Amino acid sequence: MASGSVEPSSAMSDFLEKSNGYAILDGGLATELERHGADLNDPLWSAKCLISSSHLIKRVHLDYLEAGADIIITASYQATIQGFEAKGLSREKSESLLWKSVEIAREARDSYYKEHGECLVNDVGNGSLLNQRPILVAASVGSYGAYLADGSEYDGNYGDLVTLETLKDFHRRRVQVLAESGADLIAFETIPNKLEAQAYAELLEEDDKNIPAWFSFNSKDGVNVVSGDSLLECASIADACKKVIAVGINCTPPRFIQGLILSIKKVTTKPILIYPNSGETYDPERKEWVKSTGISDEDFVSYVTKWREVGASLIGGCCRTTPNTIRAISKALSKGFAAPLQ
Ligand code: MET
Ligand SMILES: [Zn+2]
Repeated sequence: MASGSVEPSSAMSDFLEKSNGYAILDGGLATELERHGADLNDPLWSAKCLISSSHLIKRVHLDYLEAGADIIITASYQATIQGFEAKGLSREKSESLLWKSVEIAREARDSYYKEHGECLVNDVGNGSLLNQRPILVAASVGSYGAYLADGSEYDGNYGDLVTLETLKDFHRRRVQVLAESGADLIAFETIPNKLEAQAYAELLEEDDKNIPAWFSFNSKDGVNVVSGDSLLECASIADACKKVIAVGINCTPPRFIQGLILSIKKVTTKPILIYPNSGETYDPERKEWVKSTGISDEDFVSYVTKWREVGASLIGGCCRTTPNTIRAISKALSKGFAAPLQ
């Protein structure tokens, strides 16, 4: 590696070091937009707001920053060029909406710094994090299953016709655009199977992209990823990819998280991130969250210290968590905790 350049993985370690060894992620974005009245019953889901209500996206990013988030995740989870084109938008317009998702998050960060009188100096890619409260913008990439909006996001079953190349072709341009968008990193979220993790890893290596990324899987049994693929194998793919600076789990019930952290630790020394959902489950047929198993913010937060102790260093929330959840996580972590087990 050329002198002066920084290994992506050490950039995240530097970032964490400057923030007491841990960082707080934001909470659910799409479900929070919905709570503010956005109608996301659409194949584009939260990406619909990029077309019609960017002010609301900025508002929610700001709410998370005010609640204590150090990293905010853009509204590009279900923003795909193919999805926008299916709505009749041009290729150019579709790509500009991807850019816009990052621009909105950066604007929210600027407004936050302005409001709080802090200067904006941070760049995880170059390892120069000089500010006392660095805030990162993570450009979200949801899975192929999220684009299909047919439930395969939560079962990872794409059928035999979908190959590694299909997935790479599907994601390629979108990842290129987001890599050039000014985001600090790419958040590959809710990865449902091994094939898609492999596709992302290979895309990151293509044209030597100058942006780090995290890989976050989802699980519905607390052992494997949702497709049934081995979490250990999935996390090993992330571990082997130089561009990946953190590995973890999102949109998974809180009760499974501790065991999943312990599994991931077996195959990587990279920072572990977790941002569980509220414990409710999404019913793809009814297109709604089923409330019965949900937990309160207090219950969610009662897990946080344990997650930190067993080794998570980036902690936030996913669907149906809110700025209140993030505020409670922030408070719980700032009270101190036992040092992470090695
Ligand atoms: C289905 S998981 C969704 C993750 C995404 N970052 C969101 O909160 O909108
Ligand atoms: Zn989620």
